[in-house]
Amino acid sequence: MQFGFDYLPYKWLEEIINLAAERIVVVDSNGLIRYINSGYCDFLGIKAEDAINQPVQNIIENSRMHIVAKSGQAELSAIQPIKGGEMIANRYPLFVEGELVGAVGTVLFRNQQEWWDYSKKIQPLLEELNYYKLNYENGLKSKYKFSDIIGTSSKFMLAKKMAEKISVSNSAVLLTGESGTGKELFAHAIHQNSSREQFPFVRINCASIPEHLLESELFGYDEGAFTGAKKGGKRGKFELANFGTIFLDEIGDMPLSMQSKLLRVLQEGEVERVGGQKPKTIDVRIIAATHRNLEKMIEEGTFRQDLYYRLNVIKLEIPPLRERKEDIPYIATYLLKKLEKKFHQHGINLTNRVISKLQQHNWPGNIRELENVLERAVNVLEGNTIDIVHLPLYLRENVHFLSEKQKVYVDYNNHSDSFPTLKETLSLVEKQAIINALQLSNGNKLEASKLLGIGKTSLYDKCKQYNIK
Ligand SMILES: Nc1ncnc2c1ncn2[C@@H]1O[C@H](COP(=O)(O)OP(=O)(O)OP(=O)(O)O)[C@@H](O)[C@H]1O
Repeated sequence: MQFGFDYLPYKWLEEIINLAAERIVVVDSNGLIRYINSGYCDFLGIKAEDAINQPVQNIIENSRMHIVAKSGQAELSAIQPIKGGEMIANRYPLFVEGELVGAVGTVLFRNQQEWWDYSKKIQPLLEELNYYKLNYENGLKSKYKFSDIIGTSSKFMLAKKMAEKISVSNSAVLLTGESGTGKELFAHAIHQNSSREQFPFVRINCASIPEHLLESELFGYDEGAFTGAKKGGKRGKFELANFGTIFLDEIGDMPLSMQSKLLRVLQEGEVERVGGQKPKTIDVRIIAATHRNLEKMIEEGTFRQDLYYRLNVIKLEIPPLRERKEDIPYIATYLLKKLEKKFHQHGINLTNRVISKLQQHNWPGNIRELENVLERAVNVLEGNTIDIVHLPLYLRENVHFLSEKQKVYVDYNNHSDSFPTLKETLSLVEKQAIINALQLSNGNKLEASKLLGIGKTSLYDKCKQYNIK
């Protein structure tokens, strides 16, 4: 004896389905739509007759109904982007008398208003989640290629060519060079150009992590390893970098106790989590970098010689900027392009005077310092051309009043009646010199007084005397 639907008129049935599931679609085992209710059609802006017998993926964005109709695996509370928003979809395989005949899908929300209400609440959370996901994924990817490393001077090309050549090998690399020379950039590019590129690039700054956290950061820990240890434990950077590359930045700052532990990992190719029982085999390429003189540190007993040998299989020395001044115009142009993007500007250029000024400086902070100098200039710039006046004081200080803006002119036209006296001429020169100095220091009176070689109070008095605001 049959129960249930036999006693229901067909029209009722349809209404019950509409009430039970505001949007419903049924596909057969080939993924062809066999039924779609009016709520779903309204939402999609289509007519049922245009959807029937069509492959579901052609009618509904990001549908997976055809997959469920084949796999027999339900997908519940799945997020499905439709019409620019995220919907919640339930997809059930449809078994009739034990045979998989298709799938039934429902999508949450009865009407546009309900959807908007939900969307307002959930959308920012989803965006936040995507943001963190992206950041996390990007954090494990190399960000620079060799083409992002600018410079054609012979010394630099030697280092760059060598780096490209050795990127395909698996040997450890030690990058040395002053701070800001681009060691990190090289590490990224080496990984990016290697067969490990598809696997993570994990950077760790050995100087910035407190000594007591370094071990668990590098090797991870097991659940219950110490009070406050996360449930389920935590993977260390070495585990994260498996099959990829680990970049140990500022290796010269690694404490001696950690150096021994690191050496063991490099020798044995295994890591053991803090509080862990079993070591885990890992396959990681090591790139280390430092601005310190490791040989000297070995002599002083602050860096382990055996670790040095392990890390120093291939040594790459990145020359400081002062030894490749011919690269400065190209690097500056490249950095300005990056700054243009950041500041939503375009067409920023440098005068020849600025370029030669930049080439006179000895750049103790290397390219990082050059980046800062240019960013400051872009900040104070009016118009598109960076001139001496836009450079920081320490770069301008030895300027010998060469630029047009800095020259002192005396306008005799204002004295057409009579030739000015020497006193009057000197006053005009003094006034003009003060105006120039103030322009040069962007109105900073202390800087201007230093430029003029007079005291700040004296400058204030003279500004008052000449009515300079
Ligand atoms: N050849 C280059 N071309 C373009 N940009 C560069 C170049 N070298 C360095 N930079 C830029 O200069 C900045 C400093 O570079 P990076 O961080 O790689 O230096 P570093 O040698 O690792 O410094 P530190 O020793 O202080 O960690 C970065 O913003 C980088 O993008």
